[in-house]
Amino acid sequence: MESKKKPQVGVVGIPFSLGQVTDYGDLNLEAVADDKPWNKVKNPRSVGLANKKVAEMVAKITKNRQIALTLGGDHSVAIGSIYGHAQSCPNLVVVWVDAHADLNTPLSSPSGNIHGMPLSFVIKEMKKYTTALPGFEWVQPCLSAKDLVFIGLRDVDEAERAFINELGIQCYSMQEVDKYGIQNVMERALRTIDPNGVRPIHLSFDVDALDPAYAPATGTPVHGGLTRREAYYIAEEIAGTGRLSCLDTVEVNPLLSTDEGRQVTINSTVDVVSHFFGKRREGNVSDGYRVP
Ligand SMILES: N[C@@H](CC/C=C/[B-](O)(O)O)C(=O)O
Ligand SMILES: [Mn+2]
Ligand SMILES: [Mn+2]
Ligand SMILES: [Mn+2]
Repeated sequence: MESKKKPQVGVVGIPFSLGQVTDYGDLNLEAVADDKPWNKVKNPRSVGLANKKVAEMVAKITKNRQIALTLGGDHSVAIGSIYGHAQSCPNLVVVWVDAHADLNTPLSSPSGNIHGMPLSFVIKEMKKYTTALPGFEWVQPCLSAKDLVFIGLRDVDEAERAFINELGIQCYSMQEVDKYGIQNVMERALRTIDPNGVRPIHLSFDVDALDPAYAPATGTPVHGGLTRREAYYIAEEIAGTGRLSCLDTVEVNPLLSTDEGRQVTINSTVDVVSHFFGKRREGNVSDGYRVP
């Protein structure tokens, strides 16, 4: 999905293949003519229309009881993927793995980039702090703040921190990852949002959650991020629940790095995603395999 939420174009999907997947293809996302900024929010109608298409596709896939893998594109795509997912799984929980909270509203955003705002469109308790945006008339908030957890934060705007405090959103920044370790963070995170271990999981993975050493080709890299090992651990724990229902993988931007940086980023991303889909560092044995 071509990125329309910020001047840098080129945030594209990642070419890779996985076992038994149904490739639903690229969404045909055309820009809306005369898409004037709203305040400083760029391309609202184009991003809104694109997300409406994402929502319809994710709703269709998850209604088929398939895991919807949404390859961004930038993180604004999570507006459509979470809304669409909630149409078939209204009791979903969201695990947001990111250096950023992406909780700005069109009024609080310092940049006007919608990739910094997706959660403000879908969290019910954010309604009183935000405003309607042309192109997003179709979105209804569908997620309760108590059903969301952040992991990996290290670049949070003041308004976002105030919203997190106000809404009491569970948050494991890199400080907590360092303090408790990723094993403890995952245990606490899942126990709090899904104590009975029964709810469908929407995992929204922004590759800038990884340390830039592992994912340099991204729009907003921030030092001091997750190692690949920590990301594998998150992925293996989520896969181990058997309740992953939707995975967003966003913000790979091949245009923003050297050839080597691009390859490093794609390798890290493909590897982490394959762990979300069951690859384990201890090794895997496929069904029907018999020792020789
Ligand atoms: N908070 C900043 C940065 C947003 C970063 C978005 B990302 O997490 O999707 O990369 C903003 O609102 O502009
Ligand atoms: Mn993000
Ligand atoms: Mn980010
Ligand atoms: Mn971004």
